[in-house]
Order: sequence, then C-alpha cells, then structure tokens
Amino acid sequence: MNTTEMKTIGFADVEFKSSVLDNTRHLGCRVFHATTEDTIIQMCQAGLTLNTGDNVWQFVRESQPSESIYQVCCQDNRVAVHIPKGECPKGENVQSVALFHADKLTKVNQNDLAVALACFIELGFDPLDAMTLGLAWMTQQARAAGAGWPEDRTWFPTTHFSGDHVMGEEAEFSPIRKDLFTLYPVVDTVEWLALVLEQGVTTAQLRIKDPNDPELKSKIQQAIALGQQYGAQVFINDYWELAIEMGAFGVHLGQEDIEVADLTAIQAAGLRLGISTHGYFEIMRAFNLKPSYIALGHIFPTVTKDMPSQPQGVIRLGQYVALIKGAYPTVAIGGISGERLPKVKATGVDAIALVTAITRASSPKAATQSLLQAMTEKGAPHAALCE
Ligand SMILES: Cc1ncc(COP(=O)(O)OP(=O)(O)O)c(N)n1
Ligand SMILES: Cc1nc(C(=O)O)sc1CCOP(=O)(O)O
Ligand SMILES: [Mg+2]
Repeated sequence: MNTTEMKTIGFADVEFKSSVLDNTRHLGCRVFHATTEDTIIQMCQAGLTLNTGDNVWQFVRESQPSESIYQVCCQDNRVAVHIPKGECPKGENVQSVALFHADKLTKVNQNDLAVALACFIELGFDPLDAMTLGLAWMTQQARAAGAGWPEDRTWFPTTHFSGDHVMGEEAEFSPIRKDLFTLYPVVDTVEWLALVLEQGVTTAQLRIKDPNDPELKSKIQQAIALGQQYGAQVFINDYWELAIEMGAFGVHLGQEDIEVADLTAIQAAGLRLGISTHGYFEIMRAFNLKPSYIALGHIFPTVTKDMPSQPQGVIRLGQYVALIKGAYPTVAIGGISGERLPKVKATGVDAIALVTAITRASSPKAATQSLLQAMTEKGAPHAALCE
C-alpha cells in the first residue's frame, strides 16, 4: 500500500509505526511492532474496523450492540464502547457500555484513535485500558505535552460504565491518615487482626468471604473495637451496611461492589472508602468517587483469590502510582512477599497490602515485624524497577 501518512508512537523500548492513509485517502493501515503480530485497521462497508487477532473492533455511527465485536461510537470528545457479552467484566450475559470523556479534546479523530488503540492493545493492555491510554495519548499529543508515557492525569479521559452511581459534586470520602498507611495486612479472622495489631500494624482489613457466617456481625463488631483499642485504621471488606451500622473506620469495595453499594450513605456516615482497581480504566472510574485510597492489584500472581485479570507487575504499578500521586493515597496488593517488597516500595506506592506473606509465614509475628521494619527502611526511591 502506498501511504501518505506515517504515524509513530514510541516509548522507551518499543516503537510502533502505523501507515494510516493510502494515496486515495482510504484508511487501511498496519501497526508494526517488531515482536508481535501486526494489527490491521481497515475501512470496509460497515465502517472502520480494527482487527487485533483476538478481537474485532468496529467504529460505528450509531451502535446496535453486537454480541461478538467491540463497537466504538465517537461523538465530539466522547467515546462509547459496547462490550461484547462474552467479554463483559460484569458477567457473561450482560451487555455493558463503557463511556469515555476526553474533555481536553474538542473532537476525537477516530482514525487516530484506532491507531493509538491498536498500539496499546499490541503492548498487552486490556481493551478498556487500551482505550483509556489511547485517549490520554491523543490528548497529550494535541496539547503538545511530550511523547513520553502518559502519566499526567489532566490528559486522561474520565471513564465510567453506563448506569454507574454518580456522587454529588462536592461529595468526597473522609481522608485516611497517611502516616498510618504503610503495611496493610488483609486477614479473615478477628484473631489474625489482633495478632497484627499487637505487632504494631496501623492499618488493616477484615476480609470474611462467607456472607452466611453466623458470627459475621459479632466479628465485625470485634474488629471495629480492636481498631479503636489500638488506634488503628481498620477497614471492613464488602459488608458496607454492617460497617455503617456499627460505626467502622472504613470499608473496602471492589469494582462490582461499588455498583450495588449505597455510596452516598457510606460517605454521609463519614466512613472512609478504599476501592480496588486493576488498570487504567478502573483507576479513572475510581477517581469519580473521590475515595479515601485506591488499591492497585494484582501486582504478582496470587494464591489467595482467583483473578480474572493478569498480574500487573512493578513497571505498570509505577505508572499507576505516577498517575494517581498527589490525588489519592495508593496501596499495592497481590502476591507481595518480604522478598518482593523493596521493588514494590520503590515504585513510590504509599502502602503495601498482603495476606499470605503473614498468614502462611512460619512465624507470623516475626514476619509482621520484619515487614513493618522493611516498610520504614529508607530505600533508593524509584530504583530497582526491573522485574
Ligand atoms: C486493599 C485491598 N485491595 C483489594 C481488595 C480486593 O477487593 P475486591 O476486588 O472487592 O475483592 P474481595 O476482596 O471482596 O474478594 C481488597 N479486599 N483489599
Ligand atoms: C484480596 C485480594 N485482592 C486482590 C486484587 O488484586 O484486587 S489480590 C488479593 C489477594 C492478596 O493476597 P496475597 O497477598 O496472599 O497475594
Ligand atoms: Mg469485594
């Protein structure tokens, strides 16, 4: 194909070249990358399509949701992505729409967006994360703000799913004490909680996964009392109604939890809110709620929980931390051991959450002590970022 325009998106060790328009001004391009399959963008009868090997994306004017392809609808500076049913993060039989608002652009050029999207998919990002990054990249370019990795949150789009809870303009969750936000054990019994608090832990979470536990209420009550006794920030996982009723310090909720919880009630009751995220789309979605902290997972493979997403690794963790820094406190979670802790800490993340590094240690008390000590040791910040 004779091309009239060549776009390049380059980051430190990867460079993508995209031939975008042929000489009859028809779109039809390949995104070249040395180590992965080519991604092909074509104009066909149905509109612009992007074939990434695993998925087909189609840029449409008006969307009639399809079960098998990602449909992208661009209007001014807003983008709607209809997610194929099988790929939907909310469940197999749900048709959901992810919405993006690139408010620093006046119009999203869909040819450029297709190229940027293809590049980030080639880099291994999940579809909605690739779209979030693609829009951040385009905004950064449009504002002549450099060719580095998108890290400045002012260039990022806002993201949400259709039907998401909308908080009042002024509403934000109560802050946590950052000086107490360091080692963050997540445990499933009151006994474990007492053990870590006795060792000097100042932030912890009670995570009981059986909602039918007959002693659930009493366990939550004991956890709250322990937090008060030790002057620690104790979060209750999932059970936000009980947490409000019993006056907990805070609750931790995941991406599905925030769809069913009464966030306004949690905020009005003065509880702190921590939110789980697993990539750019979810981080920007969490921003809408102005939470007390943002959790970033899972960094390494974990045996504690079945994860639908891939481990993020410390390089991405560093990029997420840079994006969030100054807006909300951050905590990393997933497969973090004493050995891995220095690399995680070097990303600049505020706190480190862990389960098995303590609960499966041969001496949990000694492990907690040594993890606490490692959190306070001064390391070279932003060093040791190789995985
Ligand atoms: C600190 C912290 N980070 C992440 C999670 C996970 O929350 P969620 O995604 O809702 O999953 P469950 O823990 O409820 O299985 C967490 N609990 N704490
Ligand atoms: C509860 C939980 N949430 C995660 C997330 O990524 O959201 S990872 C995780 C388990 C963390 O356990 P461990 O320290 O044993 O790997
Ligand atoms: Mg949860």
